[in-house]
Amino acid sequence: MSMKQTPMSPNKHTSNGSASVLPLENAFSDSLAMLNSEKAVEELIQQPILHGIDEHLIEFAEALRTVAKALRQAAEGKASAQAEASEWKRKYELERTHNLQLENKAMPSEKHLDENGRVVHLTNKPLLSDGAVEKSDRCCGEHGICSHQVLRDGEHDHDASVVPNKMTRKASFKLSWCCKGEKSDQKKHDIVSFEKGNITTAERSSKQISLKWESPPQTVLILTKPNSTAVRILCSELVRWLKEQKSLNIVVEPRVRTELLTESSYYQFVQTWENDKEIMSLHSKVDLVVTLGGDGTVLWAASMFKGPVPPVVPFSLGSLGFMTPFYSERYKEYLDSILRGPISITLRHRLQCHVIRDSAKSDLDSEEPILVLNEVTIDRGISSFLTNLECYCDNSFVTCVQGDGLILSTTSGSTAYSLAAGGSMVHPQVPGILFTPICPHSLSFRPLILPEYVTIRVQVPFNSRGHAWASFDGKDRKKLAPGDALVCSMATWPVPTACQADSTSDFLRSIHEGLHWNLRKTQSFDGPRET
Ligand SMILES: NC(=O)c1ccc[n+]([C@@H]2O[C@H](COP(=O)([O-])OP(=O)(O)OC[C@H]3O[C@@H](n4cnc5c(N)ncnc54)[C@H](O)[C@@H]3O)[C@@H](O)[C@H]2O)c1
Ligand SMILES: Nc1ncnc2c1ncn2[C@@H]1O[C@H](COP(=O)(O)OP(=O)(O)OP(=O)(O)O)[C@@H](O)[C@H]1O
Repeated sequence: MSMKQTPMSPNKHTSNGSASVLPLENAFSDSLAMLNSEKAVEELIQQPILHGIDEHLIEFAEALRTVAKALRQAAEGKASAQAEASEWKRKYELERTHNLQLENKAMPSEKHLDENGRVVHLTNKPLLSDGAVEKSDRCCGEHGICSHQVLRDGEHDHDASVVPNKMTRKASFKLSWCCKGEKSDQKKHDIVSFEKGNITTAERSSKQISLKWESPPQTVLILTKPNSTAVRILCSELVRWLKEQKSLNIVVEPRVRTELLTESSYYQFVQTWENDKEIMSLHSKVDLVVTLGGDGTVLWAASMFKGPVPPVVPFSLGSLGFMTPFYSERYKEYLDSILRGPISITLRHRLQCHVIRDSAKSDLDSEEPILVLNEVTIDRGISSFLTNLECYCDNSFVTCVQGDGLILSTTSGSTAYSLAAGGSMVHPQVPGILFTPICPHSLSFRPLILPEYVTIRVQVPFNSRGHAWASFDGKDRKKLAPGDALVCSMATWPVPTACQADSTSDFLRSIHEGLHWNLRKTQSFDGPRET
């Protein structure tokens, strides 16, 4: 069919109701015949009805007219589809001829350096009349990596044995890494590599972290669980040993200094602080923190550092010790090795929490941020009403929690309250935020684990029947009134805790010994067997 042919219009009836048919070519002769028969039927119907003609004849003529009309519409549809197909075919032929002409004119490839200084071979392409490079070939290196750019990197255009570019090239695509609206080249290299257009996982980014002293540690801060005789005895022994054997400066809490001095005036050398300002500058003076207690003492130590945290060596003097892998009775042996280094470290991520009151003008107008090592809990407190919490993740609605509350936990905290509420246990080195409901009044509310880069907002809606309460590592309860919100994201400053063996062995040992995880008597061999 010729491309110049005008496609048939769908409805060409004249004012008297008869169809005016456009001339058609051979392909439509069938359709023409149908239209003619429709015309004949129309004419028949237009003739004055003779008195006495059987009404059945009129009905029959009506039916014929309906059939003819349907046939005509089908023929028109077919004609229009064929016209469209021919138009596409014509465009394709034109494009193909154009491409062949361009390929014949193509010049040898040209090299240039990409943004990373690598040699990139760009096949020369014709310029558009205004001198701009054809859009499809423009490199988008500014925004990420383009697959076609990488594919050509290292291609040997001069090698005649290589199958022509057009056949070997894979579909072009671009990868870009964005972090809160910015691209992050760091992540691009850490997570995946991107070679020859294939995406592969790069070397594991979170290997065991090792700390090596560049100069010997000089100052140790010792934090102890209060009201424990065992801890007090160990503390005075440890202070003496660190001073006499290791010549270290010792810093303790004011309470502990008083206890030591009550014991003996020998401990005059022990330093302490007098106000919060001095606590704020501790991180710049302390090389190592030693904790004597349980997990709660590690949480306490973390809470003293609102910014960077020195390495923490947690000795176990509690009933459970998920974060305290060092046996207190072997403190000399462990500290000897730690002060020499290198130390295996678990970098424990913390969450940064902001309470934003309803009266705040913006999210920047928040109360002092609170850092948590385990979790922030938003619950119903003493209220007997269900909590009603609207949760958003990076401004996307997550869900509405109706139940006793919600736990936003770090992976270190995954073995604490979140575990008791049905959350999964997660290796502390996994970067993520656990979203665990507390007694949800819904059968389908399963806990979630969200990536570490999200910001979570928990809003107490205006129509909430009661207040909600936020608590931070089980402490500092804050009341959240309707309209108030809690915003939570991963903090910049993690807590580096020393490992006894390595991060994974310590974690597995803690869940085996602390929780007796999956402890079950092994089935005896003595019984029924598969034959
Ligand atoms: N139902 C529960 O399991 C429940 C309820 C409230 C608080 N808690 C947890 O208690 C923590 C505060 O601890 P605390 O010692 O100051 O209070 P605490 O003295 O009441 O001790 C709570 C228990 O939680 C354990 N714990 C703390 N952190 C842990 C962790 N990361 N992994 C495994 N167990 C951990 C402690 O060893 C302790 O046995 C909170 O952060 C919260 O996770 C748990
Ligand atoms: N230096 C400190 N000053 C004030 N409170 C502290 C200090 N160290 C620990 N605590 C608090 O004491 C409580 C108990 O501490 P921790 O968990 O270390 O001991 P524990 O309860 O005996 O251990 P476990 O739970 O393993 O039996 C926690 O609530 C913790 O916050």
